[in-house]
Amino acid sequence: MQKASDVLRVEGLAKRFESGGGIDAVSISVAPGSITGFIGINGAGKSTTLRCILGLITPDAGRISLFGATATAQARRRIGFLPEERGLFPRDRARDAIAFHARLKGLSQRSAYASADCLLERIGLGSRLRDRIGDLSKGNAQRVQILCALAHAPDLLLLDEPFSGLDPVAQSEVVSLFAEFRAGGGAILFSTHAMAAAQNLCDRVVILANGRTVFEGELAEAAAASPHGAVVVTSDEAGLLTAALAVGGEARPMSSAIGEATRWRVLLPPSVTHPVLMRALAEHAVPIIAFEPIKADLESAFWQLAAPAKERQAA
Ligand SMILES: Nc1ncnc2c1ncn2[C@@H]1O[C@H](COP(=O)(O)OP(=O)(O)OP(=O)(O)O)[C@@H](O)[C@H]1O
Repeated sequence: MQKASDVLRVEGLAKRFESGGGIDAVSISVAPGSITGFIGINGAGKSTTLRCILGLITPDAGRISLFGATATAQARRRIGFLPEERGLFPRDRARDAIAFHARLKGLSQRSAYASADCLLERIGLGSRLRDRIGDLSKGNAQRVQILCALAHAPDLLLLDEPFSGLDPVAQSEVVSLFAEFRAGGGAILFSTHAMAAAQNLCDRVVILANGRTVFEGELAEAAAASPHGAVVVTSDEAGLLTAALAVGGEARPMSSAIGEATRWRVLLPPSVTHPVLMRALAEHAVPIIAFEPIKADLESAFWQLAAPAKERQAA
């Protein structure tokens, strides 16, 4: 639900490229002191949306409000942005790169360096602040890039895939950094394919499919959209379809075949339990490589809300 106090509000955003790709109807609202996950398969339109919000691309239609008013260049200075294409110069030193980004957003040289040093210390890179970006590991370079977005103490962070390239330790450090930013009243909108990170971090999620918002709401509401059923891996397509139908269910492929086998989502009526499905599979002599009940979490909800197009491709 959109509120007058939202730091970001996007309504009916559309942009079509000559290539035919683009977005058609994106809506997002981000409240102060909240973290929103922006989720969609490759090509769904996440980066295009973020670029429109930042004013890097002019949309064909739609409204973008920042901090309660139509987005202006002035308001966009209050945003910290992590682009999908990481763009730091390998020869730059970590603290210089961060301070440079802070200077671009109007901080004095002294404040910019103070901010850079404090952030590097905070993320455990205090001893590496004079290292060149090219001498850092990929994960540390990525952390420095995230700090560039944070350096001018923005009110809103827009992050395109902040977890890509980070190992689990670095991911967890970045998660705490974001949680700290939120606790200080900052708001974050981040795109990701990392469902577990989104599940741990988000207050709200926006799910995008084929350039359209198909779900926007609290994380718990999204999880409640998870269907009842099981993920089954088998090589016997005909047997699986027959067994699913026999118990009143419906089977959809989740991927193309892995060797001989395919991963299926079997959706069941609420009254049909998992053992009933297992029995039906056994009665039809379906070889089962894996059987896992569908969990009520973000990933299951994502498959339910955003994947029909993908499933059709796989079918
Ligand atoms: N500059 C551009 N010129 C032409 N087509 C573009 C351009 N930018 C994006 N597209 C197309 O628009 C669609 C949405 O792309 P976008 O990069 O926004 O998706 P995404 O959700 O960020 O994907 P990913 O998760 O792979 O980063 C795609 O079909 C893409 O090919």
